[in-house]
Amino acid sequence: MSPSLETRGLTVRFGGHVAVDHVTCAFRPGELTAIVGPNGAGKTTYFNLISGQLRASDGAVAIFGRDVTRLGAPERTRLGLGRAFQLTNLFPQLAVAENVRLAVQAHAGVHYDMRRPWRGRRDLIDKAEAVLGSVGLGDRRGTQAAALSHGDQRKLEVAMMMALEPKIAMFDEPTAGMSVDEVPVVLDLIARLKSDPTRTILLVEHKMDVVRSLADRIVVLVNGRLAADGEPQAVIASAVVQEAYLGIAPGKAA
Ligand SMILES: Nc1ncnc2c1ncn2[C@@H]1O[C@H](COP(=O)(O)OP(=O)(O)OP(=O)(O)O)[C@@H](O)[C@H]1O
Repeated sequence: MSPSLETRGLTVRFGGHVAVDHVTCAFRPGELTAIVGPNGAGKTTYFNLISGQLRASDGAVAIFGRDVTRLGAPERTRLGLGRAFQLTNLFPQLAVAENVRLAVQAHAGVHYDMRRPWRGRRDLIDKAEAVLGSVGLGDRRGTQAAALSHGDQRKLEVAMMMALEPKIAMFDEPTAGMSVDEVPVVLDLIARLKSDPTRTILLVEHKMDVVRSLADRIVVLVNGRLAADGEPQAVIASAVVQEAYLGIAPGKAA
């Protein structure tokens, strides 16, 4: 199957520091790839280069075969790329239901129209309700997003991502800061997104148990370079991962 997303020689320099160093990698539909590596390895920067938050110093990014290296983040979103940011996707002053509704509207391409109110779009209301229910936030629909717990905000963020139905979904540490009992809900949602064989998922994750439970493939970045790439068991057992995690997250890689 041809790749949905590709980076070729992707590089970014901050002054003299090469944060992402000639990373060539292809991602395919139906595949969930976990991107792991020690702190400062360049994982988030690699995500920023893919989503268009950051411009590459060198190399290229392609989405469904189209070179998007010079396109901004909104254009990449229109081509099917979706990224769950750490909380920055939310409209904090709006209620939970309003946040989901905006995402559903955005996906449907419906703009606010006085003559055709939201109440008239049963299909969109149903979709927003279904998304809210699936993340377990149905009873918080009237709550301002800013007033939600951290865990519920992350769930709302995933709900909005689901409403946008991206063909390529990117998650940067989706369970960061969550309590132990909140983690399974988000993992279940990602697993559900993954059940669509046309979807490509990229996940930056430190927790090896999360990686193990979700990933079809692991890519390891060390010092901005691609250090390993392959099937989870083999990569986790490899010297590069053992070395990269040794002393940084003892026990997590075991
Ligand atoms: N805008 C920037 N300007 C200068 N240096 C930056 C910038 N963004 C990232 N860096 C540097 O690039 C390197 C990679 O950072 P990055 O956040 O991508 O690592 P990471 O693998 O995501 O780390 P972590 O696991 O801690 O989140 C770091 O040395 C970081 O300090």
